Amino acid sequence: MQQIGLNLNQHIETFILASADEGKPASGVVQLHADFMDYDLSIELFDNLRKTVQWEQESLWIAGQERKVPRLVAWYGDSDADYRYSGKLHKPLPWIQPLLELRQRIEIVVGSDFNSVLCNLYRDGQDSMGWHADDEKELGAEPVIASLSLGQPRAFHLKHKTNPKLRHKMTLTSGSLLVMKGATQQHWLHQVPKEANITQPRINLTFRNVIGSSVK
Ligand SMILES: O=C(O)CCC(=O)C(=O)O
Ligand SMILES: [Fe+2]
Repeated sequence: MQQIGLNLNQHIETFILASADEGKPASGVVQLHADFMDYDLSIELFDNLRKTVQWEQESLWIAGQERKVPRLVAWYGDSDADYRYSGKLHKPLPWIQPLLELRQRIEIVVGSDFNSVLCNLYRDGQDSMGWHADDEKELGAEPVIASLSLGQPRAFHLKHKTNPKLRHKMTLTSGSLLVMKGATQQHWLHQVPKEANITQPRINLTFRNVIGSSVK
């Protein structure tokens, strides 16, 4: 696999997100690096990861009924980075080269360490991720989450947990990197909505730092 190229003059759009308490400065920060990676490289990486990641169809039990999660997922990371999602504790798969290389590049640009990555494959516009916050205990109080998008552009929405007037909408294009940090996960939810007219797939990689000892 070719070296993962980085654009050095990155344009970063910054969204400052309000906290729950008016007049209180604590807030989340979301930064969108629209051109984190060359478009052609992002498509090459998409093709590679679609084939080499061990994609799984997870299920959830809701009110006694088994429901398929509307996307495919895989969890990679350092051996102690256990993580709970879809109601189950997942052991990480060992790093594969392209994910390891990306982790290093993203750590340099973002200035934070990551020990794991959740991979999501949205096969088409019927696949989605509902409103949630990445506020699991094992991510710590103010997690930094770096999310790389590859393939089909998809909408990404943010809404405040208690003030319905506060919302942001953006499009995550191939090769873009979205960084969520500060108190974002405490006060805000995010989603990738279904989009009926989309037929093409998208991969999203969210790099995280799991604090191993708190899960055990
Ligand atoms: O696909 C995305 O852009 C978001 C993924 C996400 O929110 C997550 O994995 O927690
Ligand atoms: Fe998330």
